[in-house]
Amino acid sequence: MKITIIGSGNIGLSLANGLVKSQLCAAREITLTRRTLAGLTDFAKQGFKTSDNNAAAVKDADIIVLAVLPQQVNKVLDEIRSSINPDKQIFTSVVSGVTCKNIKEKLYDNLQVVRVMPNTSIAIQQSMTCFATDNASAESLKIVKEIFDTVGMTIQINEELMTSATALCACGIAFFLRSIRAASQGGVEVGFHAKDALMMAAQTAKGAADLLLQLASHPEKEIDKVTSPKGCTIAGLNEMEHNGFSSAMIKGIKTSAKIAGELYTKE
Ligand SMILES: NC(=O)C1=CN([C@@H]2O[C@H](COP(=O)(O)OP(=O)(O)OC[C@H]3O[C@@H](n4cnc5c(N)ncnc54)[C@H](OP(=O)(O)O)[C@@H]3O)[C@@H](O)[C@H]2O)C=CC1
Ligand SMILES: O=C(O)[C@@H]1CCC=N1
Repeated sequence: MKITIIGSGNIGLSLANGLVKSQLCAAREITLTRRTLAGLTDFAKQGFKTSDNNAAAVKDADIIVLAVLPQQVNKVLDEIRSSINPDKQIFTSVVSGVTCKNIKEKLYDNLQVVRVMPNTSIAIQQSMTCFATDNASAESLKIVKEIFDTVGMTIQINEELMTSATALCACGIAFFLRSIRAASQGGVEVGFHAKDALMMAAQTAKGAADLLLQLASHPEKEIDKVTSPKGCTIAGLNEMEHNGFSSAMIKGIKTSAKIAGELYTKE
């Protein structure tokens, strides 16, 4: 299977790394494009094909992954249109705010388009990846799901929820990282060196996430087990809530979802 990633920046390269680590593809089967080829030198050394010619790079691909910024999409789609084979290729896009319809309007009506929303932990095969389509066949969806299953968990959703998925899962990586950093800063205040505090906070966060995923449990059920009556956990937790902890996360996710829907303009 030949995959071409158009726009090999943060998410495009995370995906490329994840696919090779998962052994789904060899590096030589993945073509990476960007305008500044010098930025791909390390990847070329690892065996990836690299190119600054999008039109040539999509020609032989079975699967195309569009991973440029929303404001760069129109120019790229104009560039590749004549090299796309709508009968043979599957076109996926990780671009926030760009619908399957937007892409088909610029390329071909009958092109199978799948919108995919991974996050940067795709590089270590831990992504939460949401995908949606309005025209891809069950067979094509199966292929796309298989690709992204190798680099984390996947869920198919309705396309109208894609911007919400962007906020919760793709932006979400940053939200949880900031929470871990905040916890580690608290850890330093109560006596640990920064490096130790960060490792301790990260492993604690991982344990909390795994309690939910592995036990299919609910956060409040697990919180009830930690909060001893009159204890220190409930005291700290309530102090955080008085300062707007849950409210801040909810408001941030709502803001990100709104902005995600406004990132692309057709013209
Ligand atoms: N970062 C993330 O966590 C996630 C991002 N996304 C989406 O992925 C997309 C990319 O985001 P991100 O990786 O953060 O952004 P980056 O800016 O890191 O990556 C975009 C890449 O596109 C390249 N590029 C720009 N124009 C062209 C062009 N004409 N031809 C080929 N390559 C081009 C840029 O390189 P150069 O300038 O050298 O051409 C750059 O490397 C966005 O649409 C975003 O919404 C989705 C999920 C998660
Ligand atoms: O910040 C952004 O716009 C992109 C989309 C989701 C994650 N990063």
